[in-house]
Amino acid sequence: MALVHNLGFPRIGAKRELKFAQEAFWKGQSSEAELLALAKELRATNWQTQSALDLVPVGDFSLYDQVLDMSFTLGHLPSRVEGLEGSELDNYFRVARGRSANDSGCNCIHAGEMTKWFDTNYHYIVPEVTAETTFTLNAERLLSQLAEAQAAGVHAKPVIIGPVTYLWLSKEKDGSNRLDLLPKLLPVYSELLEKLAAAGAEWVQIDEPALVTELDADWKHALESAYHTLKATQPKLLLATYFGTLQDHLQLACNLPVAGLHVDAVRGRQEIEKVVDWLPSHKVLSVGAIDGRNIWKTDLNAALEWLTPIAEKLGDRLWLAPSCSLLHVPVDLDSEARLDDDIRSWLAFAKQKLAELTVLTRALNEGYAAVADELAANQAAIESRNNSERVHNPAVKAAVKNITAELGQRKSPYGERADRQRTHLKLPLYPTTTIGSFPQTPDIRKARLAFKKQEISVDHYTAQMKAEIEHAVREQEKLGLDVLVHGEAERNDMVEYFGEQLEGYVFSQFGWVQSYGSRCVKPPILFGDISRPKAMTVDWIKYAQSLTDKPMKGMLTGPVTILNWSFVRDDQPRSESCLQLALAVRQEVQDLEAAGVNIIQIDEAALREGLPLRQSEWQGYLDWAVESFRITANGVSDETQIHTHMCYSEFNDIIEAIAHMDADVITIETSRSDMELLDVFEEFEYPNEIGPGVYDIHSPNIPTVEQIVKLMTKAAERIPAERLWVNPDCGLKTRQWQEVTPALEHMVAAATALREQAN
Ligand SMILES: Nc1nc2c(c(=O)[nH]1)N[C@@H](CNc1ccc(C(=O)N[C@@H](CCC(=O)N[C@@H](CCC(=O)N[C@@H](CCC(=O)O)C(=O)O)C(=O)O)C(=O)O)cc1)CN2
Ligand code: MET
Ligand SMILES: [Zn+2]
Repeated sequence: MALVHNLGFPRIGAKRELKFAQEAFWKGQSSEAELLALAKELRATNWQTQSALDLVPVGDFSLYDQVLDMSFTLGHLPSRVEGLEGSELDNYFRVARGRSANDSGCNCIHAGEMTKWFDTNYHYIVPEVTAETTFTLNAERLLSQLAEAQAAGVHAKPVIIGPVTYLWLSKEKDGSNRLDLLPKLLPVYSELLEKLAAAGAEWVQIDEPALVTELDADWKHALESAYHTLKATQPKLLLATYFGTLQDHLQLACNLPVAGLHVDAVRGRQEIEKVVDWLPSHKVLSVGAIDGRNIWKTDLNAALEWLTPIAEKLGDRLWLAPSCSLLHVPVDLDSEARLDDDIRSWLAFAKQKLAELTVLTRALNEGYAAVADELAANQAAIESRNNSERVHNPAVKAAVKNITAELGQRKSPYGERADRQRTHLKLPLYPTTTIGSFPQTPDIRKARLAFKKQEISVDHYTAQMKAEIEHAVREQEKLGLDVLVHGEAERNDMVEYFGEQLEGYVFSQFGWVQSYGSRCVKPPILFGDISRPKAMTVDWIKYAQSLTDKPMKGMLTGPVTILNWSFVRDDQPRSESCLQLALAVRQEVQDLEAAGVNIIQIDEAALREGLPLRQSEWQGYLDWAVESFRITANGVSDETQIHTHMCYSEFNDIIEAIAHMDADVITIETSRSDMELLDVFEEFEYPNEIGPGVYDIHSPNIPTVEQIVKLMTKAAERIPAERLWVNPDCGLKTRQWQEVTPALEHMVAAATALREQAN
């Protein structure tokens, strides 16, 4: 009999209940007890939803981030929060979010660094280690949640991050080697596992997704030694890998001394038979047969075709699961009353994915006949999607086929363009600008909600957004910025906004996915060939330009970022969808140019995050990603200045690709690295203009004029001043005006000082 289980369930709640509870607590509008009670309720609901499974995850819930939770479990906090007053929860949020001088009754503490969780749009808090780091067990969270789950009557399986992946995710603050901490870490893991066993956990899921990345000999050895140490402990371990293939770690993964192995059979379908062959005969194999990263229904009949022989071979040793935790998909398709029926029938969110797993398991255990109706309904849905005319647009396919190299080529090389742009735009040395968004105030969001609920008319909504744009323009004029933006008031999100306007996309009402902490995104669903029925941004930008004599920057999201932050088609390569997006956004670029917009920014915030987890696969991705950007951006005249923006600016290993994008100006995140990120631009002799961010927008702290001058002076040691811009790290949508205005005042004053120094 095959078993069915889950690796992790979304914790935000079907209506983002967690987000609202977190934010109310942080604002002081609710108590710790209220927050904890809501959290408990969400866990109970999630277990209820999963109660048909043989094993249910425990410890996947988090009040902010699962990696931060693990740091607390291991008694491993940054030294800056040790010995402070307040509850454990206070300390938890101090590490998660920092504390600014504005917060009463506590010292300023900077937040832990946030970074991308593998190749997802989820961000975790990076554990900070030094050679002196020590660990002490704090099992309270896991033990009490285990007791809750047991009381709820489910068969509970605690989930933890494995010791090697925990170190792999950590960052050394002192140049030491984080792997050297493994011997100190393992006793704490042993103790934790024993406690979980004593509390009644038969199985513990121990996540080691680092196994799908390239690991050198030391890391592989660490895996061996870790699991040889832990094998003496009580509960059975299910070692979970996900997000990719094992490749040359396949035998290592199969042979680690644990009781079971979970593999991602969506991204690693081609390896499963090999894993079955290599896995020692006493071990369980958990097959991640359902896509935990996307929202399409699984073709259950096709899955049964390859699962059946495996089930026959493995018998009781086969478990079925999603490919990875369901954290990365929305909670419940049943909430989507407004979604088009056709397309809804093609989709499965977290709850529906678990139902798919149950059908598969019953088919294997009881015979296909036992679930004949479910299989027939599934087949009908799959066929409806495969044969739908709405998915295919011959004109779009033909346009992609007709793409030539010229399409991605500017008319003249950068040097010539720069001369023309200088004459045309007449910008000062060290021009100042911002990255696009201004604060998304509660008023803006309320208006949009009222508009979506049809409580206010389109004219009313448009007028209100125009008033917001005018406010942003007037503020920028007062501040004396050189290149203005319209502020993006009318956009719910930089990707969803474009998805809503492109043919080939649908969007959900409640399809939220956690991005970090309380912040969520609602990735639009790319289901068909992409085209642009009409201009998307031109009227807003034209309106903004009409308000001022200063140059107004057009603001677009690039094809690679739209792709990476959408749920995308699984019936064609990502590269194909990206080229379709590139052609659609290219039309928008050309319409903006025709409307007299001389500066156009095309954000590619997610270009780097889209890199495959294995470096050996990078070039293939970069080839089509950069080509897509070039197609979008480069069909303009020499006088038109193209900007791009990227937030995660570790460009050391991809600088060539960045240069090949050939944007006239790139604005990047650098302030927290003290301009060290610019080294690679200097070494590579990056030829075009750069705006290294001088203001960390993730923090409420307001930079001083001196700090900004100092940062820009450092930048000018690396890049000639004629090619430097002065701007914040990223957009200002998550900040408040009271923070933004003084920060930008300081930025403009710093630019003025720099110009004077240069004369
Ligand atoms: N897609 C995407 N990925 C990204 C980023 C990004 O900007 N977009 N930035 C980086 C960091 N990640 C981020 C992710 C989300 C947010 C963010 O601010 N999200 C907002 C939601 C944005 C949104 O879609 N807003 C909608 C809906 C807002 C909403 O919640 N409305 C309320 C009511 C309005 C109210 O009273 O506030 C409701 O529907 O109940 C709108 O403006 O229209 C949030 O969680 O609060 C910021 C950064 C990396 N990944
Ligand atoms: N133009 C966008 C903004 O300013 C770029 C954000 S990158 C996450 O918000
Ligand atoms: Zn950004």
